[in-house]
Amino acid sequence: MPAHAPDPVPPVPDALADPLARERAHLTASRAALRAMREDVQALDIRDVTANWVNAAVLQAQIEGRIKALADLSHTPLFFGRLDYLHSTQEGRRFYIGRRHVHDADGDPMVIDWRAPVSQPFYRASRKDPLDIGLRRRFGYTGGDLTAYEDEHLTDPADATFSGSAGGSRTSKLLQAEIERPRVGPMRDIVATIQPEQDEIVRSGLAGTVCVQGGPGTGKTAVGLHRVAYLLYAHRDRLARTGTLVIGPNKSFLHYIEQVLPALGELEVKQATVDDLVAARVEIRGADEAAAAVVKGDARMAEVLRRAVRSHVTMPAEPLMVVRGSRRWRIPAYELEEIVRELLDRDIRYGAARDALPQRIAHAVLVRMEQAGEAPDDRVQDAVARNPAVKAAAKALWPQVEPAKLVLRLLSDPDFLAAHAEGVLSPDEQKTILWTKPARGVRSAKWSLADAVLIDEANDLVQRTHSLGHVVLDEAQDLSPMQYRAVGRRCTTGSATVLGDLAQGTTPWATASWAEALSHLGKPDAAVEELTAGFRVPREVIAYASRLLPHMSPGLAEVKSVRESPGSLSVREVEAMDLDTAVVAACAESLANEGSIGLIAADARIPSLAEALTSAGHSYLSPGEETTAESRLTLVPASLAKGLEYDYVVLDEPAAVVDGEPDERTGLRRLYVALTRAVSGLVLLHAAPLPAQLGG
Ligand SMILES: Nc1ncnc2c1ncn2[C@@H]1O[C@H](COP(=O)(O)OP(=O)(O)OP(=O)(O)O)[C@@H](O)[C@H]1O
Repeated sequence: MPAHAPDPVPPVPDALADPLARERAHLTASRAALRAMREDVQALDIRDVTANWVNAAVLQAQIEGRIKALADLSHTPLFFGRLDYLHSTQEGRRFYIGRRHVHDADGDPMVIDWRAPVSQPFYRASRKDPLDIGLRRRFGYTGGDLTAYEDEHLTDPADATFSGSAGGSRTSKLLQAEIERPRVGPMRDIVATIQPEQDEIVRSGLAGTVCVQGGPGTGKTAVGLHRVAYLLYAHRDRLARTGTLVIGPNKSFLHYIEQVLPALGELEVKQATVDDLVAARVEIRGADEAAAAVVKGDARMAEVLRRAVRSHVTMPAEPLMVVRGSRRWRIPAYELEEIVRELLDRDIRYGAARDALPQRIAHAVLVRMEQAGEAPDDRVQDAVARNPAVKAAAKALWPQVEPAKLVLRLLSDPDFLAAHAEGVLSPDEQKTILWTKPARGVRSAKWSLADAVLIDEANDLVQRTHSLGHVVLDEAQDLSPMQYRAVGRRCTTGSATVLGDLAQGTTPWATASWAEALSHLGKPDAAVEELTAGFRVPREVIAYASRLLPHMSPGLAEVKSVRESPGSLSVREVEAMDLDTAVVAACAESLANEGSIGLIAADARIPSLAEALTSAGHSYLSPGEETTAESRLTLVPASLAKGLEYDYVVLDEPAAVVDGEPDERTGLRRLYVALTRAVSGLVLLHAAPLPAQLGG
């Protein structure tokens, strides 16, 4: 059956009169077509077309990549939706929407990539604005089998199905089933059920930076990853050249999301933490007190570093003599000074100016030669620039700066710091960041992560950092201004997707306003969008967690869950001596359900709970380790819970989660994160009184 049946739909054999049977037949035919596409690539013989072995190897690698991309994964449905347009478009009228493009032997499409323009109404069309769609059909699968479909006749007033929008009054059963499908393994893609307000962000243009504020489980991570996949489809060549990067808060989070893009056919996107980006230059062996980290992460440090780097430039005290053959050329000190000042005034990197200086001096010599009646050409200027006297003068005026050494000196030498932090950091702030025991050298220094960010900034002052085409920054609310700058310089000529939730900020320097964060990122004009529909957490649970909002992030809107799930919250009080046993029992109870279980507890409680689980015979995983059908329980320190989710969560002693943080606001935010990780059920156990803010 062709992908777009001409109008009217051709007669079908009796056996296929049942609509579900017809759709299954299209699935079977599409799979066969995909197999044929794969076989075609496998059969390619490149021996005659490649002149040398290098080309052959490159081509062979491309072919292997293509073969991999064309694999038919039996557990991922080849298509998940169908659109029947009211009028024929150039490409046809009926389209099956899937993760990748599949065509038949004639080249006619059987399945259309979800990112293609004709697929867009699948995500955006509504009764109010049907976008020329008569029928939108969503398919339901059990295992790899197509078992159900759900129709919306968008232009038929008699059809009273759900609106299809997350904010609509009724949520699609297939969407609900998709969200509640038990979780085993890493994060899944959401291509089949992207909601209209999410799709607007996913398909926003490559030129602009988008910032998404959204409460827990509103799909920020999912949207960010799908946006990269979309951008790679729409701007493949450009992004292949410039590169894309997804930045997440820690390794376990990156591990959790790492399969989403490959499942969408995108294998080339790099992933890193901010720490990975900056820590390449020095070995991290130290840690800062919060007060020092706050000052080191403050954007004012950029000015201190800028001054410190430029302080290496000296003004000439003497003229320069250049001897060429029998002649001597003299450049007076004031003229050298003019050259140096002009370079300082220009908006170029310290290192670029340093490279330019010998040529500038040589130019001054050439002007003198011309004045004396000579006719020197460019080659003479190059030769003068290489003249030992010119080189030596340039080196003395504009010496090399080694970024790590510079930061080492700032943190070890009170006078050097004071000279450059004057009027920028208070004397107390300077004292806060100075090392009590000055380091002897770059190698032996106990660098902290905040120091590495400073070195990265210093490095960029000397030498421009390479910019990528697009960067996705997840859990952005925890970055310091200096970290935003570090990310920003990796997309100066590209764009970014910034994702976060101000209410989940748990660092001492957590973002207070997106406008400010975006200016540190160097993208002050970015659009800030808000996602308010919650997909992960059921209504009862999010309502409970949201009691904390007025106490820790007043003014932020409560997430509106798309799912009602009665009985999803259970709060149990037990005697202190029984807590561990009760927690283990709650885990065992949750394990009776399908899907993943997260036991979340204050970091300090982890060893005791680990022991209790082990002695009760329960094995458990650490965050980032993949859940499997056999191993479904993860023991999660509250400090690592951010961004993760489990079908069922057992939360141990909320008061300990709050007390584990240096201040109450951070403690409540940490608790808010822990309370919002569950998809289907949350059991909360406490022996100590619950934090007062949860009461009522
Ligand atoms: N349109 C959708 N269809 C199906 N599932 C969705 C949709 N949007 C989000 N989800 C699911 O909701 C869950 C939460 O999504 P995600 O982790 O992206 O949220 P988040 O906003 O990043 O949350 P957090 O702030 O807690 O990190 C995931 O399981 C995701 O697959």
